[in-house]
Amino acid sequence: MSVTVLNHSLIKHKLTNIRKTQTTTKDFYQNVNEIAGLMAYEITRDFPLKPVEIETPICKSVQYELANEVVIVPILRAGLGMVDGIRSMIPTAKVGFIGLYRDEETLEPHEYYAKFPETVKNSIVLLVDPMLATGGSASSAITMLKKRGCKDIRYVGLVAAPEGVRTLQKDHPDVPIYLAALDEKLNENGYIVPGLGDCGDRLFGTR
Ligand SMILES: O=P(O)(O)OC[C@H]1O[C@H](OP(=O)(O)OP(=O)(O)O)[C@H](O)[C@@H]1O
Ligand SMILES: O=c1cc[nH]c(=O)[nH]1
Ligand SMILES: [Mg+2]
Repeated sequence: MSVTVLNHSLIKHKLTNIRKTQTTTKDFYQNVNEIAGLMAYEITRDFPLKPVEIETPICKSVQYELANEVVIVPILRAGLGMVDGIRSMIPTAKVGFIGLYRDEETLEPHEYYAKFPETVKNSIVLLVDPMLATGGSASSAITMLKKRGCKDIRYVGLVAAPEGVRTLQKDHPDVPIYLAALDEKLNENGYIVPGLGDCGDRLFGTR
């Protein structure tokens, strides 16, 4: 399935802000949300619409609204940093949660939480996590969503390594991938290079 790196000057500018080591927790969180909002605007461009009959102050008229419910599913913790920005664009979206952490030694993902709106399986699911490194977390999260019957899943991330993109494409070829940037590689500790460091820690001021 497709990999789309969104080519937008504001996204690039804000991404540079969050890559800088000296960016504060407050500015980091704000920029992540702003990038997520801009990405949502671009990604939803072709979402299906359905005709609805409405009444303007002047006359009856057939107009259009989103045909599908949207459910945003952040992978905890770092995915939480993208939720408000996307909700500012799609305020009717519901929100589910997947808790995963990556073992620092093995880099294997471990599941610790899952909670979804009942409508998730018939919705367009935006799975959000700023970092796609080995791809293990995103791949597990997609498997969890598919087990619950989700059929239309789209992955939205800020920074990816080529290794993570390859893993997702191999494990879930039906899931389109949207990114703000595709970086060079992973380092020996499984961090994206040049990347932005540990996104969860930088968003929430831990460590
Ligand atoms: O592609 P992968 O190799 O699986 O790595 C990416 C994952 O690592 C980070 O989460 P982390 O495990 O640090 O959890 P946190 O968000 O709670 O800090 C990140 O937010 C992704 O979920
Ligand atoms: O570079 C990386 C890789 C995984 N998780 C992060 O937060 N950053
Ligand atoms: Mg982390």
